[in-house]
Amino acid sequence: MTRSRIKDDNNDYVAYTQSLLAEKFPTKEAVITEIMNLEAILHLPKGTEHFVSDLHGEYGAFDHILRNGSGNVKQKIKETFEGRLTEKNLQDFAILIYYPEDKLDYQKKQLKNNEDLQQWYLDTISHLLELLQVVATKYTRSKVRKAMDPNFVYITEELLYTDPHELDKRNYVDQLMKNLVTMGVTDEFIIATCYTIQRLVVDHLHVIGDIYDRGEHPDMIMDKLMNYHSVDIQWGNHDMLWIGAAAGSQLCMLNLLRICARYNNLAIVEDAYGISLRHLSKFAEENYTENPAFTPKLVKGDTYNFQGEQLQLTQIQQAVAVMQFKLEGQVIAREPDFKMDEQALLGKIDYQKKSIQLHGKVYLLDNTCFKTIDPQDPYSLTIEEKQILSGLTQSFINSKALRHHLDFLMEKGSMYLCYNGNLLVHGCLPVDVKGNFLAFTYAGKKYAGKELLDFFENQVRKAYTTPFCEDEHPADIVWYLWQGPVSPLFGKQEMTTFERYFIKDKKTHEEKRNPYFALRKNEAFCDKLLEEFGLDHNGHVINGHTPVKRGHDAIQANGKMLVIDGGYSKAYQPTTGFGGYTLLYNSYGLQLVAHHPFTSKEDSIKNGQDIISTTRVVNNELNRKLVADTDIGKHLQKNVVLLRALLEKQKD
Ligand SMILES: O=P(O)(O)OC[C@H]1O[C@](O)(COP(=O)(O)O)[C@@H](O)[C@@H]1O
Ligand SMILES: [Mn+2]
Repeated sequence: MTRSRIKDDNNDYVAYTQSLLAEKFPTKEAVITEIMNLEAILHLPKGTEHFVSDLHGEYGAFDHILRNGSGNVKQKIKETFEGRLTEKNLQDFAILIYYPEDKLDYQKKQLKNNEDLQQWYLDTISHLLELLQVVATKYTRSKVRKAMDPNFVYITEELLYTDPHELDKRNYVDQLMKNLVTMGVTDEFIIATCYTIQRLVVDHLHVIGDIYDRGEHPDMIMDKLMNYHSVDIQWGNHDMLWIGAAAGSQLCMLNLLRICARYNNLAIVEDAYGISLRHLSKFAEENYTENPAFTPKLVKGDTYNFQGEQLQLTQIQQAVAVMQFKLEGQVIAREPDFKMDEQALLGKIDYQKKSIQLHGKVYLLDNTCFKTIDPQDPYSLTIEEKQILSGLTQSFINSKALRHHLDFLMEKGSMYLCYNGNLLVHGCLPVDVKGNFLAFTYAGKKYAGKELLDFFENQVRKAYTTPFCEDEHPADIVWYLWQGPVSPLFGKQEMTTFERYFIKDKKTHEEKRNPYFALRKNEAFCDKLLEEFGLDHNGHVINGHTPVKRGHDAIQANGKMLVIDGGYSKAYQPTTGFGGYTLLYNSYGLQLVAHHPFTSKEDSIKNGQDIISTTRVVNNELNRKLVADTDIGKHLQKNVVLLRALLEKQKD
């Protein structure tokens, strides 16, 4: 585009926006009011951003962290009441704000004496109002109002903005409080106020990928996100499996089914998304048997629902894995641009000797289950496998409940996001050992760096909107994002699923990481990443994806790189040794929060247990950041300029 064209477009945009504004604010007074309103907002402190990642279906832990704002609610309580309330009362008050309904029930059972209970109500309401006042100071009245339960807006505002210390007003406030009690809505009021506080403590949530797989309830996480006031999502490699399955990729679907069987989570497919696995289960039962390599991974405290479930899951996992390896061969053959020939493995097997040749070396295969494989044509599916797959594919494409969740994942999600100067990506930017962006060539065109991510994003959107057609396979690329060597979401050379099932030698299980993960410790490399996305060197790169072990630093490259795999995945906690990291970015700067593993909601309420978290400051802003310093603030500033111009016009 030429310079003058850009200028013309820009002028058109200005004229267009100005005409919209003129319609919205038709009088001089209306324009002046709006300018004053915007100028005031620009001077408020920046809202708090909350970053979480790798939720992996762990609804309980995620829900808890949302409710406590990664420790931010407790922090506000401490700042407001320390010295006035005992440690136990501070903690009890915090639990009330996280789980108001349950805590109220518990409290009522505890305080049998009516007078004690009445006193508790009065104290609690006055503490809640005090805290609400503190957390509301960052926002305009109109934003605070939007955060309130519509049923209690009037009374909350009266209580919030009236000073009870003014003698004339005390009677009025007392009367309002009494009314709450006499009308029998104290509980509702307390509950509503607790949720308003939760909501105001975090202004915006970023989910840096991998909502799905391994844990029990990604569906409930999706519901929760869909009801959250402000959120964006960066897609993770596991999320791609579900998007791919809904877009008709059988390979994505097989991978997710295999993972569900492996982690004893098939209920999510059947119960939450209404997809019947009866045919698959029957086929697996008829063709596969006990096999130690396919024993499901149970997390601590998890049990089987019925006798024989373990065997059933083992059989399903094998049936699905074999179909997966067959289809990998087919997709790799029809997509030469993927350059993954080395990873079509069934053709490299000597079926008589039960061995495979990998990278020039022969390995014996253990625990094989190749009954349905034709050695002459190893990638072909049997008739029954084909039938099962086509039935399942249709079910995944047509599941309304799944679409409902994935539509949201598409709408709020993207491959990466630049937000308030930071770059958010689940995995990495694939590079060579020198840090040069690796190119992926597709249909004769090369893509690298930011362009690569943009390319993949377009392809994912295309595949999602055109599910499954006979000859074209737009969703193949979605599968590539799961395990392709130049996938920014995977970030490894190859996935060794087959090797981990069938080969003893652990060396073959290694998945070599892209050089990005070593280079990201280096500040200059991070600056290069930020530049690639048009961001300045004050920004940070924020990744998820790689579980950070206890003792390994989540803050790298002199604070420029932050790796916050939430470590929610219970299955991975024995490896990481703790409950993972989240991140907060408020007007004072960035803080990394380390969490202990979450036990349960019941434990929190009964024993006052919180997820103990420790906060580490990543950086402290020299000057407190204001809305004016944020992306939204910049947008508002542009509007102020346009409104001022409009005002000039109106004066003429
Ligand atoms: O531990 P599991 O469930 O067998 O999964 C291992 C696989 O998961 C992956 O780590 C991908 O999942 P993550 O994105 O959670 O890391 C693969 O690289 C690996 O092959
Ligand atoms: Mn991941």
